[in-house]
Amino acid sequence: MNLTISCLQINIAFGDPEKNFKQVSQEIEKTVITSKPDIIVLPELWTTGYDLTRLDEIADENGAVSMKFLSELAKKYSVNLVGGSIAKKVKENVTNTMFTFNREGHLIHEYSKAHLFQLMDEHLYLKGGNKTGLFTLENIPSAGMICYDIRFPEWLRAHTTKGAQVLYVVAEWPLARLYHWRSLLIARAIENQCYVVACNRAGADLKNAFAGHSMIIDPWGEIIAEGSEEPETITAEIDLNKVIEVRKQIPIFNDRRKELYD
Ligand SMILES: NC(=O)CCC(=O)C(=O)O
Repeated sequence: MNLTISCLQINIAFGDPEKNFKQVSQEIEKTVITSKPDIIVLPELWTTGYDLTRLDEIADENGAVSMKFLSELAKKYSVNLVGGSIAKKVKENVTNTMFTFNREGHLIHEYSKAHLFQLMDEHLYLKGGNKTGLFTLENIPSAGMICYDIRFPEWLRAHTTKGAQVLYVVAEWPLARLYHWRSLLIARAIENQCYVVACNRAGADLKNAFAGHSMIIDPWGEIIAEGSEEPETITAEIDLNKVIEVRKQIPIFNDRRKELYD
């Protein structure tokens, strides 16, 4: 089975959800017309950016506005949306949460970032999630991960041992650690023998310049699409047979010695 996937590597207006909703709506429309993807992926915290001190004001109450927005666009354009992540407010807590919608506009999964990134103050303002990233999209077992999560190979492995063949990573990864971003994503694809579809943001806020370099990587670890540092959309076709072929060629999932690991 083949699927065409686009990552919207946008610049995000700091603390300005209205502007970001408008931009994302325009970019989705443009991408549907030009690339006709089956799946569109957005970056991390795309409604607010890292304006964490103002989350009380700008986080989305129960995620309601973002969910309605994503659901309507998915249905309108008959496209699956891995909706990046948004700051979701539930009572006194805010989570960094990804919503995935299918072509009919139905919410099929919600995942909140499990590992909070202290270097960008997430632990001071956000609550970590503790639920699985696993979901099935277009009949393909898949999983969602958010940025810093990729530094925890055991977390991604917990999803591929349960069947995930595509890992969607949404991010606001700084340029200062571009080498880590590229290396970790390639390693995660090779060691899990799966597709990695990683959507990062471009641009800068007051504290960080962001790396761009969204990537789509095949189960052999080869990069089949990669962005520059600038805002742009990358698109590639993935072939799910390749996951099966690579896993047959080097059967790491059968060769694991679980009894040796903690
Ligand atoms: N938004 C993030 O989680 C950034 C993670 C990051 O920059 C890292 O080096 O890890």
